[in-house]
Amino acid sequence: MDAPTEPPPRQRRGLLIVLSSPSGAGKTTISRRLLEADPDIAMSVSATTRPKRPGEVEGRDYIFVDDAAFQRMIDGSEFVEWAPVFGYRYGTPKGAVKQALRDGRDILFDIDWQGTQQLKAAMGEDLVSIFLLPPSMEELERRLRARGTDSDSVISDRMTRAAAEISHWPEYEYVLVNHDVETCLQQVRAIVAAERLKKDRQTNLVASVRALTGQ
Ligand SMILES: Nc1nc2c(ncn2[C@@H]2O[C@H](COP(=O)(O)OP(=O)(O)O)[C@@H](O)[C@H]2O)c(=O)[nH]1
Ligand SMILES: Nc1ncnc2c1ncn2[C@@H]1O[C@H](COP(=O)(O)OP(=O)(O)O)[C@@H](O)[C@H]1O
Repeated sequence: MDAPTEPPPRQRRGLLIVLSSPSGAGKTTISRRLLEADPDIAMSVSATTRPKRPGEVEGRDYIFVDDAAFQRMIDGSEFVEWAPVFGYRYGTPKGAVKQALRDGRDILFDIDWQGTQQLKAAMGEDLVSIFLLPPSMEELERRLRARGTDSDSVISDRMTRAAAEISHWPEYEYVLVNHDVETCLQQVRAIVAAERLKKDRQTNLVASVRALTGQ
């Protein structure tokens, strides 16, 4: 049997892929499918003070913490960004982001527009931002109800805030309508593929072209 070969040296810079949308438009669904389809992408797992929903898994969906623990993380400068959303606090821990980029992986963020702005300011060069729209407000409400994780009052709060969330779409580079999961997933994968190929992200390009032309 051949000796195992070393993986080729990393030849591109890692992407920070941000997916935002109003609650219920499909970020979690698209994120999970993208991660299953592409092992080069790691998920940034946020910390939150929001209570766990049925079916959510600690450490996979969120790191669930109380207010005091969240405050300690802020005081310890453990977040790349954090923001209040729907009366709770949500934040992106620094450690996992650094580790994924060190390991040569892209990293996916399911964060809101406030987090996207902060991440852009902190690490903007390799950020790719995608906003998902629902096909209609009626369909958005239908999806929130179909998910079966929130009470009527939580759903009505999320619907009230949806228009404000949607108003941030112009701040994103790509805007997709999530009519159908498969189509939307293919569109997100096409964006990721094209962004990886941008010349500034291919760290070996100058040397390769020199070798090609013998200069
Ligand atoms: N700024 C920021 N927003 C986050 C973070 N994690 C999640 N969010 C956003 O918080 C909002 C509420 O998330 P969640 O309670 O899971 O509800 P969902 O959008 O209905 O799944 C969504 O817009 C998320 O994108 C984070 O670390 N930072
Ligand atoms: N394109 C789609 N068509 C129909 N239902 C969808 C679609 N995308 C997501 N859903 C469903 O809508 C609900 C909300 O999706 P979710 O991914 O939890 O949204 P978000 O993370 O943006 O809050 C879930 O029940 C999910 O299965």
